[in-house]
Amino acid sequence: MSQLEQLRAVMGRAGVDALWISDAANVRYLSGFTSGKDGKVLVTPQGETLYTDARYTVQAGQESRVPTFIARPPATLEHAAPGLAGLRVGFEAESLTVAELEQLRAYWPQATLVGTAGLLSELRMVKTPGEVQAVRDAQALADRVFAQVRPMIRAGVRELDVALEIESLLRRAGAESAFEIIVASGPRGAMPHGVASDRVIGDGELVTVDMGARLNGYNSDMTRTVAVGTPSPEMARVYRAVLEAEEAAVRAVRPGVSGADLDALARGILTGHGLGEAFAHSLGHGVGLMVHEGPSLRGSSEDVLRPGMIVTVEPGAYLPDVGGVRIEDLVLVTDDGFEVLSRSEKETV
Ligand SMILES: CSCC[C@H](N)C(=O)N1CCC[C@H]1C(=O)N[C@@H](C)C(=O)O
Repeated sequence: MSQLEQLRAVMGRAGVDALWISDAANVRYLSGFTSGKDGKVLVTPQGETLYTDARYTVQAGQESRVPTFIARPPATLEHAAPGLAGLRVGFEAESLTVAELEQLRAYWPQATLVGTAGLLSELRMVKTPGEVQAVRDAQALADRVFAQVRPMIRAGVRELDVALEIESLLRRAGAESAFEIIVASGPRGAMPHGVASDRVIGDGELVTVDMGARLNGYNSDMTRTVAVGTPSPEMARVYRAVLEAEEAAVRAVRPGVSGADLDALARGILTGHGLGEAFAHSLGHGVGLMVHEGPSLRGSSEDVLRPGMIVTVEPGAYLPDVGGVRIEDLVLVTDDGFEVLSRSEKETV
């Protein structure tokens, strides 16, 4: 089934006849138009239309898999109105402003507008073979960049310079950073989202580097914690505990296992090492057009893994004023288990 056919089935279950898609990643996913933030897709019983403006006439002509109508709102809404009379029209409640909703109400008075959530996220969780290849390519590039940068992570170097080098190598390769690069050394390692600062890395410290490439619209995500010199016995113990939890959780990835169970597995191991409280976030998340997307590997998640999903497995332990460790792999769920897409070496500490 094509992505649009699957979406129509999902729309049927949600009780909507048409869907106004405003989330940039969803616009791209359905149409192929890479400037999704400047486009909308309308799916009706008659067909699909990409709406974008004249800045993108050529680009949309080259990229879009669905017919395109070039206009700006409200002309776009006027164009759509006759086909929507009497229909239940869904909109993406999480990516429409109140002003935009009021505009839809004003221009589509004969439609019944219905807020929806997660219709496309459900589909996007399972990647097509082309999407798997795109994430694989992004991760392969991130692995190459990490190998190039690894030798510069040493005492006397600023976190910022490590991040800049990663960013520059990614850009030169035609990609960009998937998110603001995290380089957290020494005590800054206690911040799970400790983006690179001007701190100078010291001898005997652990340094957490969390990076991803965005290539052809698809993201990768990987973390390595590296040792500069010899870390303290306490941090070496924390490192080994996180590595044990990470490897066990990766080995447990397979179709049918739930995100909550994987999270519990890793959390249980860290708790056994007295580090349960120090694991301050979820075990992982899906990766694709967005760095954070479904499925969720957290205690409250109801997501169950299926072949074609791509998830991170990233336990961590964070000790305020002392330091932290996170180790993260990017993992593809296969028909009978898993494949680790991130290949960068892990330290033996
Ligand atoms: C801002 S993108 C960060 C990418 C990173 N690999 C990542 O996803 N992290 C870093 C530590 C926690 C984890 C995260 O943000 N997890 C989210 C999904 C959560 O709410 O736990």
